[in-house]
Amino acid sequence: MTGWLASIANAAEISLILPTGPDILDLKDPTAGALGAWDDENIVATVRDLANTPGRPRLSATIGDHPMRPDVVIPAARRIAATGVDFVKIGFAPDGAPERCIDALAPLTAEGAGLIAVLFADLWPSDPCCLPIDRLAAAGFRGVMLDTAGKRHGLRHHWQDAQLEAFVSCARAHRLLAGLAGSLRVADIPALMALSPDYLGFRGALCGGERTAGIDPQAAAQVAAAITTPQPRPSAPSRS
Ligand SMILES: O=C[C@H](O)COP(=O)(O)O
Repeated sequence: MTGWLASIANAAEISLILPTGPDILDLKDPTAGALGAWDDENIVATVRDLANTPGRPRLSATIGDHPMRPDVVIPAARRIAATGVDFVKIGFAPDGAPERCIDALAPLTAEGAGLIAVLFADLWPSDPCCLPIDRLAAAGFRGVMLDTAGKRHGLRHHWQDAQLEAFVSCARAHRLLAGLAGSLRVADIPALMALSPDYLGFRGALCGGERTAGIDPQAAAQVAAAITTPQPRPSAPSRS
C-alpha cells in the first residue's frame, strides 16, 4: 500500500489538509527551498496540538538546508528529533561529506530517532547503485526519499521510471521505507504507484501547481483521490 505525504507551510494549513487524509504531515517552509525548516517552537506546538487527534497522520519535519558537515548536521537533526516528530528529514547532497554525516548520525538513530534521508534526484547520479543507501541502512535510518532540489522539473524528468523502480527495490532490499517526491502531479500518480513506493510526497500539486501558494483543498482532494483509487493490475501475459 502506498501512502502519501503532504508538506504544509504553517499550522493554518492543517485544517485544510486533514480532511483529505494524508498519511504523513510534513512540516516544511516552501518559501525557503526544498528543505525549508519550520521554527522549532512551531513544530513543538503542532506535535502537542495533534497529539490527541484520533487517527492523526504521522509528522515529519526537515532540519533545513545545511552544508554537509557533521558539526552542523548532527546538532540540527538532534534539535528537530527533540521536538517529538515521528520522522526527521535530512537532505544529503553529493558535495561535501555526506557519508561522514550519515555515519555520524548512527548514535541518534540508536536513541530511537526516525531519520529519513532526502536525496535529490537532480543532484545525485540517476542510478541507485551510486546512492549511499547501504550506508543509510547501516546507520539505522528508517527511510530514504528521492526528491528534487529544483522545482522547475518534476522527478520523472530527471529519472526514468525504471530507475525509480530500481531505487524503490534497493531501498526495500535494505529494509528502508522508500519515498518519491519532486513536483509530482496528479498525472504522475498511477505510474509511480505501480512502482510500489511506501510514500509519494507532494507540495506543489496540493497548491494547484505553485508550491508557495497556500493549500488548495480541491487540488489536495484530487491528489488524495488519485492515491486511493485502486490501480488496475497489470494484465497477465496471454498464452498462445
Ligand atoms: O517532501 C515532499 C515535498 O515537499 C514535495 O514538494 P513538491 O511537490 O513541491 O516538489
